[in-house]
Amino acid sequence: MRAFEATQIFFDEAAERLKIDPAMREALLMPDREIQVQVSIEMDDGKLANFIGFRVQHDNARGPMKGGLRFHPQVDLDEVRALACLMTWKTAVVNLPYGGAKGGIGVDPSRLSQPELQRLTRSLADAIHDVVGPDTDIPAPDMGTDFQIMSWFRNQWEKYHGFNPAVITGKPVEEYGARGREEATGRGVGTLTLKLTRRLGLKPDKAKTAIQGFGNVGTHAAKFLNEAEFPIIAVSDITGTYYKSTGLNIPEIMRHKMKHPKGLLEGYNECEVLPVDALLTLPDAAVLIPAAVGGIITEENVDEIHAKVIVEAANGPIVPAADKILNQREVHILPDILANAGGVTVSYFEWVQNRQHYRWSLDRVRQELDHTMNEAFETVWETSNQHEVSLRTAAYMIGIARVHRATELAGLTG
Ligand SMILES: NC(=O)C1=CN([C@@H]2O[C@H](COP(=O)(O)OP(=O)(O)OC[C@H]3O[C@@H](n4cnc5c(N)ncnc54)[C@H](OP(=O)(O)O)[C@@H]3O)[C@@H](O)[C@H]2O)C=CC1
Ligand SMILES: O=C(O)CCC(=O)C(=O)O
Repeated sequence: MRAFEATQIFFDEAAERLKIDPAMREALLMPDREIQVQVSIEMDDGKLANFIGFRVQHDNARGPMKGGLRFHPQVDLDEVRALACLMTWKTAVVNLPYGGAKGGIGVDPSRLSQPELQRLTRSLADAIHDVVGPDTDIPAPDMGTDFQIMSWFRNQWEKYHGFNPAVITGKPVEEYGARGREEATGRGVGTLTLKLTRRLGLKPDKAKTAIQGFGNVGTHAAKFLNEAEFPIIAVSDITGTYYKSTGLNIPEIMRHKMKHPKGLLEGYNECEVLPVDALLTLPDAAVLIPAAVGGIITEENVDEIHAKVIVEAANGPIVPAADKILNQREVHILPDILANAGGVTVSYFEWVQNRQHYRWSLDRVRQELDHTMNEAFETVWETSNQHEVSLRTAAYMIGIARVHRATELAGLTG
């Protein structure tokens, strides 16, 4: 199943409960604008390389559109469309004054040198600079992109439009970035994992946890949960699953990753090394945190998943058919549009600071992030109980209802 179709299934279930009529549903679901661009660069060896870039602007009823840029080989229009749509409900669930967008390039960034990556980013900015801006559509980091890429993008955009750091978030802290943006998604995931497990009566020291993906989100979630005394029994990246039934030494494994020339877990041998996909089906993991790509829990592997709690740090990790089975088995799933909203929340704080030419302390960022995440969690939890629906359907209902209301207030009724 394609990614957008999966998103649509989750959308339909909530829209049905909200009794939104078919024409309005279509208006809410259909992206406002989809842009596909050619991104060609000269490689270090002098050869020409061609890539395809995308920006999908899904909805702006609640404010400027917001969403990351992904550099990954699987990026295509369907995936970006699905991710843009998720951003619309996500910004609404945490009540930010934004709509949703997403962009990316179908490329494996690990195969490019830094100068090639810089040329690629600047070329993307050349191609889409006129459709993004601080009041229209504000990009940010996602898989395969980081603060350096945000900095190149901003610099290139400003060549056309002049100084305005609020055009992009996730920038380096010393160049108008927000303190705490880098850790924000993982911190939000950690905060809500702690909250949900407590609510379910699962003590941290009994909540053996497995985290798939050890990039920005996975590492910060691991750090937070390790400090909260969760035994992190497994982490993974594309080189394998690193497993220890009594709990990994997270600070040590993070030092290993920092020292590895490509930032990988490869070569860490203070634990068992299993195949990449083994992480998902570990019999002793009570909590599973997918923090890598989408569509990894499917009808094929769902029966082998033993976790009682799944926290979707990644966007779209569970396909609808598997979601249904997990719900029937009463597995508690904290959905992506709530679980990983910490990143876009601190992106909002960055944008606010840029516009006010003012800097917040890390303590203030953390405090306001924790407050936003806790408040959104409580609203979703209450809606889930009130309507006797899953946390995912509850989160979609809240997000869709808010966007629907803004659409109606703007004059589009139905
Ligand atoms: N960055 C952010 O602020 C936000 C990110 N997200 C979502 O979180 C997820 C991760 O993003 P982020 O941490 O930024 O991305 P990164 O690029 O920083 O890290 C991705 C990690 O996933 C690993 N990985 C990729 N494929 C697999 C696989 N099949 N099995 C195991 N590991 C794999 C990568 O391994 P390797 O390094 O070996 O390639 C890497 O460790 C994405 O779904 C993203 O959309 C959501 C909200 C905000
Ligand atoms: O920080 C942002 O603006 C967006 C992050 C993002 O792409 C996401 O939440 O999936």
